[in-house]
Amino acid sequence: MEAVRGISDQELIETPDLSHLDAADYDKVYEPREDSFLFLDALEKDLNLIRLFKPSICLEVGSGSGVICTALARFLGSSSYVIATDLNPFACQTTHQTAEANNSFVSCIQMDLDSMLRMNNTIDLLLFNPPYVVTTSKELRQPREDGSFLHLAWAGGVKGREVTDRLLSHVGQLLSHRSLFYLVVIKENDPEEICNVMACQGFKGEIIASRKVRNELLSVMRFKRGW
Ligand SMILES: C[S@@+](CC[C@H](N)C(=O)[O-])C[C@H]1O[C@@H](n2cnc3c(N)ncnc32)[C@H](O)[C@@H]1O
Repeated sequence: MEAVRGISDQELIETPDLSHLDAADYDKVYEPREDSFLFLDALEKDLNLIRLFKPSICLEVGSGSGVICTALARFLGSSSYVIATDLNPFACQTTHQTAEANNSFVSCIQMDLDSMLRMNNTIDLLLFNPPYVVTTSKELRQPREDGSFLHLAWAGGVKGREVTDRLLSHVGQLLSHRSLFYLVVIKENDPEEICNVMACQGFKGEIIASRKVRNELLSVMRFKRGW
């Protein structure tokens, strides 16, 4: 798994051990792939910033296998509380297993985005690798006959932005006055427009990592407020 991550000579964020998961788990939960690894690489570039910032409460929305929030929880140790959410109940279970298998603690709760959290202006660091693929709105909302939640991992609706936009609409209320927010996007999501939406809530955004994967230009955006 390390082999697909970028090579860096600076401080590393360790890819969590996922050997407790097998193919049957990945029939139910998003298997980490290029977007997840680009996300880890982007966080790795920012480790010094994150270390100096010392976030008290971190939230990952859509944690899937738990690979990202576990890496963060391991890096931050017990000085930070890491919460995660996912709409997919198997993802919540898997996130707990991944954290435990890596001697870390993440509290993962099943919900839509952050809808059950009442944490106004308390999240210091937010992470989201959303379902960003352009699909019809119908495809996004249609429940699968087999009860699978997997399509929720990638189907993003119009512009691939329907799920992301619902979070962006109130992210300014969720995040602390001094905060960081990392978001995975593709070109079709219109990163420039996202920057403008975020600017209205006082965030300065920029792309901190990009990679072309097959036909997709994947990027990680970082937003800062109060710096
Ligand atoms: C692209 S996957 C990313 C998984 C993991 N964070 C990673 O990087 O490997 C998106 C995740 O978001 C979850 N998700 C989709 N829509 C959601 C929603 N409305 N609320 C919470 N989680 C959602 C999916 O179930 C999936 O686990």
